[in-house]
Amino acid sequence: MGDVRNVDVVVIGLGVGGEEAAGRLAAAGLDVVGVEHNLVGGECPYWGCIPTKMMVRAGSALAEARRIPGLAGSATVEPDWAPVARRVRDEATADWNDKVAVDRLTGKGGKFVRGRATITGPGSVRVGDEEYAASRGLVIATGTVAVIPPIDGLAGTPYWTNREAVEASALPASLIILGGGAIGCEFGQVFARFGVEVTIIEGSERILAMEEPESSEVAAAVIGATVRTGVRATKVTHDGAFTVELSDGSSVTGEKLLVATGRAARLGDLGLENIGLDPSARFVTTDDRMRAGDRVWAVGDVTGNGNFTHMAMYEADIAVRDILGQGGPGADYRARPRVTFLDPEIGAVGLTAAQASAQFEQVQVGYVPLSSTSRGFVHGPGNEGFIKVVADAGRGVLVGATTAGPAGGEMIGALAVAVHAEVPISTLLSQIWAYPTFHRGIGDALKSLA
Ligand SMILES: Cc1cc2nc3c(=O)[nH]c(=O)nc-3n(C[C@H](O)[C@H](O)[C@H](O)COP(=O)(O)OP(=O)(O)OC[C@H]3O[C@@H](n4cnc5c(N)ncnc54)[C@H](O)[C@@H]3O)c2cc1C
Ligand SMILES: NC(=O)c1ccc[n+]([C@@H]2O[C@H](COP(=O)([O-])OP(=O)(O)OC[C@H]3O[C@@H](n4cnc5c(N)ncnc54)[C@H](O)[C@@H]3O)[C@@H](O)[C@H]2O)c1
Repeated sequence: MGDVRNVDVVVIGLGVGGEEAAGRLAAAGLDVVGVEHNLVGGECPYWGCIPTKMMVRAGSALAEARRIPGLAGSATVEPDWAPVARRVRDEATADWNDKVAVDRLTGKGGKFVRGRATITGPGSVRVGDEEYAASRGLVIATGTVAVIPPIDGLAGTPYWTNREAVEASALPASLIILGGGAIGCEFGQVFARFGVEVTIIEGSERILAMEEPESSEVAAAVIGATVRTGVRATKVTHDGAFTVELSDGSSVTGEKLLVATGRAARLGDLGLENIGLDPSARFVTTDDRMRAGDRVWAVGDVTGNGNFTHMAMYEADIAVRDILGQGGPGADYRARPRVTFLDPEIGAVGLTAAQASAQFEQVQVGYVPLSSTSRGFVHGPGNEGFIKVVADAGRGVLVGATTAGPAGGEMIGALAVAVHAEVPISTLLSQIWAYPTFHRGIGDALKSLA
């Protein structure tokens, strides 16, 4: 065992949240050690947001080209995965190399240690033979890993998670996807657009089950895959191809199998018990300053407040301000935005209508199909989508909204402001919305609140 190194802060896990926290604290002059056992940057740049959105961009380009007949002439579309795989490897991930990110941290004055960190006591962290004592405290930012359900036969087969799907240099002829959440839907649409025969198996009654029912309907209509809902996988066999037996007695075969059944924080081997936290908990619970205990902060996916890069950045900012004693607003999750990057994109913020009804006495809903708006009509092919707004009528403010459409992820911005700032609906109704934009449909949806 080496000497104990005294530092100000140890950040455990340098994904989006940890890298942001470590970099900011180091730039502020603190003696910071950041520990990462895999790649600095975490899931988002190497196996998550960035490479998958490059894939989505490619799939959307194919889909738009296929809309040319009837709109603008003719087009021959021949999908080829090679340029997508090349962009993912060379542009998104630098061949899964984190040198740039490591340099970014050390350039701010942070120290970087590659290895798996274990908490050994208050302020104490061990990485291999090294021991660190952090006087200001610890930031836990260890993220999540893919959940692999205990389905008979699944373990030991060469199934994919998002990591293998992102790293694929060639596509299979057919793909079974277990799970119809954001990961299953986004990969499903992209691969289908490149000619893969995709089957999505979703245990609940609808895909994108956490979103509005209308979002699930739009997703199912545009994904281009066979979508099986309300069925569970009971057995998996692999003999070159995969066969998945389902709870209704049927089965599906496919060349590859992608498991996309959610994410879980891996807390068991972190040493949480040594600082009085529960290692068997699903997440690390925090207060509105991201404090998980005395001189312990937690940020990002590990807190369970939403598995999104923008949430990890948001929480890292709050923890950094608290550690530096800078004050400022605490965590407020009312206006949490999210975008499922299908074509059309499905943007959402705050509560669904069902969630709002469970919280407020008087809920009103406004809805407009995008195809009935001027811009939706003009757009023609590819105009699937809708705008839905959810109001707490008692206070006269919006508490949630969904914007599905060609620019759904951008449209939600306006409604995120409304939910975040609790802009009175009367004020929103008097707003001028440019014609003929997609977002003008927000005005129509507001007028239909009832
Ligand atoms: C396929 C996919 C697509 C996604 N698309 C989007 C999107 O479009 N938009 C969006 O907002 N979000 C998206 N996400 C979610 C986003 O990637 C995560 O919310 C984000 O990465 C969370 O950041 P984090 O820092 O909390 O955790 P992570 O990025 O998971 O980083 C945690 C890091 O901690 C390290 N670590 C864990 N334990 C230890 C230890 N004991 N010692 C040292 N290091 C450790 C891990 O190696 C990891 O690098 C997507 C996720 C996936 C899987
Ligand atoms: N665009 C984005 O921002 C984006 C994209 C991808 C992922 N993410 C984040 O990553 C997280 C993980 O995504 P995900 O899609 O894996 O998780 P998820 O929890 O959103 O969806 C998993 C789905 O799998 C289903 N399921 C679970 N076990 C099953 C089984 N045995 N058989 C069939 N279905 C089963 C669940 O009912 C659920 O619908 C999400 O919470 C999301 O926040 C975000």
